[in-house]
This record gives sequence, structure tokens and C-alpha cells, in this order.
Amino acid sequence: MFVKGSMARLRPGLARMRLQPLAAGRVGQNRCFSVARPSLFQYSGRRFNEEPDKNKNKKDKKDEQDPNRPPQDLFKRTKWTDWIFPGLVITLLLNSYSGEENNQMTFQDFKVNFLEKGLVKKINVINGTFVEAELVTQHPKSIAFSIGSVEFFEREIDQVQDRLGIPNNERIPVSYLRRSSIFSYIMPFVPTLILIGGTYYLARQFQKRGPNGKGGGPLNNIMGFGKSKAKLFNKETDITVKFKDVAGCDEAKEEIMEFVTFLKEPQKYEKLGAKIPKGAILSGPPGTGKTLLAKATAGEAGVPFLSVSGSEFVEMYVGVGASRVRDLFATARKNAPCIIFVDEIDAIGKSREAGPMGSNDEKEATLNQLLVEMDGFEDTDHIVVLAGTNRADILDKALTRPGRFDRHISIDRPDIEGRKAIYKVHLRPLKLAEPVTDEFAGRLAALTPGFSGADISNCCNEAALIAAREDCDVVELVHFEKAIERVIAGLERKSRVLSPEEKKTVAYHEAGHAICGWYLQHADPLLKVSIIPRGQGALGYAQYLPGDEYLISQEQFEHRMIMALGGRVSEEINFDDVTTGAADDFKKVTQMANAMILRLGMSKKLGTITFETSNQQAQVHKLFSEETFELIDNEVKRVINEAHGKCKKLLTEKIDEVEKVAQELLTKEVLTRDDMIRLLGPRPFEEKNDAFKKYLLPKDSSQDTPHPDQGAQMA
Ligand SMILES: Nc1ncnc2c1ncn2[C@@H]1O[C@H](COP(=O)(O)OP(=O)(O)OP(=O)(O)O)[C@@H](O)[C@H]1O
Ligand SMILES: [Zn+2]
Repeated sequence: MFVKGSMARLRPGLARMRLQPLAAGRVGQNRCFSVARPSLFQYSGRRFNEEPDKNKNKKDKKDEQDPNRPPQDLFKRTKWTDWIFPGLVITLLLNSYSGEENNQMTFQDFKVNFLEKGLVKKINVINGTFVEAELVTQHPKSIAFSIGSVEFFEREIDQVQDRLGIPNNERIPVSYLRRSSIFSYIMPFVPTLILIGGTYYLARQFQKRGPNGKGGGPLNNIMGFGKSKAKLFNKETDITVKFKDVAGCDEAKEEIMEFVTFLKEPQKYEKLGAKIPKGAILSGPPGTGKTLLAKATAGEAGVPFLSVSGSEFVEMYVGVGASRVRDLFATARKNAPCIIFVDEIDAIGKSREAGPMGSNDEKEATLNQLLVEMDGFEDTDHIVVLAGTNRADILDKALTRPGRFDRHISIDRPDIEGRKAIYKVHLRPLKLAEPVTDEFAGRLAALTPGFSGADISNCCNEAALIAAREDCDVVELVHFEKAIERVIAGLERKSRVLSPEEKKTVAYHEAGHAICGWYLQHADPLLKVSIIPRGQGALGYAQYLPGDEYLISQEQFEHRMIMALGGRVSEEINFDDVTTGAADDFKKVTQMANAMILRLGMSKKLGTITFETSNQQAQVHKLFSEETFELIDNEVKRVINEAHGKCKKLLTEKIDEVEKVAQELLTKEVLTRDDMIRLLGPRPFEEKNDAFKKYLLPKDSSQDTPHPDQGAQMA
């Protein structure tokens, strides 16, 4: 008989399908036989009268031992814990599936075959939907079936018993039971269990197959949330940077030297009772070598270096930042004496005064923890905390008070001598055509005013890349010049083809800039004019070389404005219509005019007052009257209009020169300083840029390179 067996239990649907004809046939032909077997059907869904199925166990066991069975691979888990989660889910699924009532007996069968024959001893109505009837016979001892409604069932039973004339006191006792399966208790916890189980399961899986096969996968990191992300550089192996690798910034080095001596010989200070500063803030524009200097300090002192970025403390979860700060200092104490370097400290150390968006509790908590830790460690801990920032001005005052970051070391962009020194450092590893001379480094430095250390390092690398691309054996000056131009103005875009009209407009526009620059006294030395598109959006540009200036006069300002307007004015003079090409020029002009009026006291009408406010304040309060507003407006317009007028006058006078330069540009696309001298004669003024005179002018040939700041990229 195929009826019996594990199949009936494991696959109730299938069992039902096969069993039904048999049962129906039997029921139809021989009711006694059919009623003698109801418990068989109940194996599929019923829980009582169930006999352990030995065959099934045997079969399963056999299956497990069969190595050729492919799904078996799935079962090759080693630990039982791996099965908790999948097991839970499978059990629940099976239960919900087998939980369906699979009872095959109907009330009619019950009535005809048992009730009317007087075989029923007791009736239990379970949960109002299901009936178990105890029988007087031994085989079967009981039967079970579903009912639609209790009232109907009761009525039917009464009717049968009425019909059979059973007196009231002998009627079949009916009891009403409430039975709940174990799952109804478990069910409310299931979502939580699945969640916990799922997380645990996934965490284990990730742990097993972490990157580089060592475990510790991404999910595992969740467990290490509060851990600091600081990178520890070991003194013996990792820190190879010394002060000699940090060029320029001599004052900064001198100041930071104090920490080196302290970390090397703390007794020297301690025996005199001196308290060594706990930390210093290194401030300066991006790429000026703050991180490098901090690392070199560790390198010189021969102590470990813990480097972390302020933004790495910031997480959206409350308390994580503070916990990371604690962890960082705990690590530092273990490695003392050592240096902690927190880059971008402004990410957490911003002034705690509530901004327009209100305060940020998590950041405050992180900052507070940092303050607590800094107060907490003693001089005897021999830990120095250095912090880098581009915005020292917005730091919380509590950070900079004595006892915390009480030294402020500012590192500026390098001047010509600084750049020269930095070039020498970064030229060292390169294979050059000739040994690095003062002249060579000076020339590169003169060509790159405003470059930071990082720019210089980038530029040297770029030069080597260009040399390699051109299959040269050594890096030459020309490669550096190309690299500098590329760093400043972006990549040449020869593929951007301009129409002849566009090209003509660009040529006259650039010629306008160039002529203004040539004939204005305070204009910076002109290096190159080009109408080859470069970078993003620049169709042409005139390049000048400003010196390292710290003061700019009003007249210089005005001349720069006139130069910036030269492009548009040349278009006005030479064409019937103007183009969009001067948008960037206008931005510069407006910025300069605003600065003159609002900040620099260069307007007689407004006087020596600064009208500049932070944006947030301006939004909330009106800081000056309508009349002042109007006056500012008028003054800005006046300054720009005057510059425009002077520019127009100059270019109208020099219209032939503009024509010459524009035509030459149209044929050659790039004009160097030599070309300009050939076309216009020497500049009527002496060049004021010392670096230019010293390193570039004597050999004034075709060494033409751009500069990064003002004047470059005249669109
Ligand atoms: N004075 C310098 N001497 C030699 N190299 C320098 C100097 N300054 C910067 N560099 C080069 O620039 C790179 C970047 O510098 P660094 O990361 O120290 O700048 P930073 O000031 O910390 O920048 P940021 O403010 O963006 O963090 C250095 O790795 C180094 O190669
Ligand atoms: Zn322009």
C-alpha cells in the first residue's frame, strides 16, 4: 500500500490527491472499511493518534549519506548555529502549510457511520471549528472532522438523538475546548526572532567571507561602530617623513620643533616644572602640507603617529562620535609617547553657537568628548594632539583655550622661495635631463604663483607622465611647462571644433584682453594668449603672471577690472552683436567692485566702513538702511561703468593693435610673449614681478606658461 509512509506527511497535497479516489471508492463501496481507516488521512494534518514513521527516518538518513545528491551540498554546514535561522524559517513555512485542515471526513459521514449507529461516546468541539469524537470502538478510537458552524452542528446532533429517542440524560456529552497550537504562542515573536536570527546569520556569513578571505567582512564592522577609525603609523616602519621632506614653511617647523624635543626628552621640561602644550592647530589652505608636517613631527621624534579625519567621527547615530574619540585616546595611551593628528578638525570643532539650522547635538557631544579627553590626559602621558584645518576662524573657542590646542601654527601658500624648495623636494625622485639647479627650480616656481605644495607635487608627477607618454627617456622643462598649463587651465580640447564665426569672436575677445594687459601699467606680465579650447568651458584664455603680492592698490584693482572687461569691449567695438563669452569676466569684475565698495573702503561716498556681513546675519537682520543699499548699488555700478568706459577708450585707441593680434591669433591660435613683442613692440612699462624678471625674463624666449589665479582663463 502506497498510502502509508512519509510522503503522506511530507507532502500533504500530493497525499491527498492520491488518497482521495481510494477513500472515495472505499467509502462508496464499503463504508465500514472506509471508516475503519480515517486516521490514515489524518496523518497528513492531525496530531493525535499519530504513529512515529520509521520509514521516513530511515529514508532521510539514507539521503544524508548519499554523496551524489546535489542539494546535499547545501547541508554541508559545519555548525548547528548556522542552521538556526534557515531552520526557523523553514519550520514556520512548513507549519503554515501543513496547518491547513486536511481532514477528509464530513459531518455527513460522521452522522451516518457513527452517530446514528450509536458509536460515539463523547464529543469535543475544538475552537468552534473542529470536532473530535471519542468512539466506543477500539479501531478507530476516535475520529475528527471540521464543522462550519457550532449552532448547526448542535442542532443536527440534537435532531439525530431526538430521532433515535435518546433521553436527555443519556445524550452524548459535548464539551467545548479551546486548544491553541504552540505556534500561536510563538507567532507574536516571530518577526523579532527572524530579525535577530537574520542579522546574526548574515553577520556570520560576512564574517566567514570577509575581504582577503580572513573574515571580518563589512557587516562585521557594524559591531565595531564605536571604534575609532584612526590609522596607526608605526615609528619603525611607516613614518619615513622627516623635516627635510617638508620644504618651505620654516617658521612652522620651528614652532613644531618644540613638540619634537618634548617627545624625545620629556625630562628636560619636566624637571623644570614646565607644562608642555598638549596640542597645536595647523591651519592653512588645502594642500599646504599640514598632514605632512604633522607626520614629519612624528618622524623626527621617532614616535607612532595616529591619523584620523574629523569627519570620520561624524556618524548619524548618536553617541558614536564620542565613543570613537574615547577609543582614539585609549589607543593613543597604549602607544604613548605618540602623536594624534586630527585632520579637518572643523568637522567636529565648529563653533557650538547654534547656526541657522539649530545646533547639532551629536557633533556637540563629539566635541565635548574631545575636550574632556584633552583635559583628561596629563603631560606625563606624553601624547601630543595636532589638528589640521582650513578654517581656523570657525573653530570653537573652547578648543583653542590654553591647556588644549593652545598653539596655533599657520601655514600659508608658499612664496617663490618656498615653491622653489618644494620643487627641489619633488624633483628629487624624477629622472631629469640635467641635475636640478637653483635656476631650474626657480623657473618652475616663478611659473606657478599661488601653487600649494600639493599642486607642485601633482605638477611634477604630471610632467613625468607627459614625458612617458611622449616616450622620452628623461623629463625636460617643456614637459613641466605642459604639465603646469594643464594643471591650471585644464586639458587641451582640440576635438572641440568652433565654427569660423565663433573662432573669430574668440580671437577678438582674447585680443581685447591681451591689448589691455599690454598697455595698462599695473597689469601683470603677459605670458600667452590662446584660442585653443581648454578644460571646461574655456574657449580661449590670456595668461598673466602675478607676483607674490600682499597688498593691492586701488589703481591695480581698476586696471584688473579694465583688463577683465577687455574681451567684451573688443566684441562691442568689432562686431554688431555681443556673445555670452564674457560671463566669467563679469563675475570677476563684479566681485572686485563689490570688494572695493563693501570691504576695502575704496569708495569716497560710502567711506571707510565695512558693509560685509555673514550671510546668515544678513538674512535675519537688515543691517543698513534702504538709502545705504541704494548707494552701494550705485557705487558698484559706477565703478564698473568707469572701468568699462576706460576700457572702451583704450581699445578704440588701440583698434589696429587689436586687429593685428586677433588676425595673428586666427592663424597661429597661440601667441607667446615674443609674438606680442614682435607685433606691438616691447611693453611700455617695466615688469614689476621680481620672480618673472629673475627667472624668466633674461631668457625671454618661448617660455610661456600660465598662472593659476587672476587673469587666467579669460573666457
Ligand atoms: N611643504 C611641502 N613640502 C613638500 N611637499 C609638500 C609640502 N606641502 C605639501 N606637499 C605635498 O602635498 C601633499 C599633500 O599635502 P598634505 O596632505 O600635507 O596637505 P594638507 O595641508 O594636509 O591638505 P588638506 O588641508 O587638504 O588636508 C603632500 O603629500 C606632499 O607631497
Ligand atoms: Zn574674457
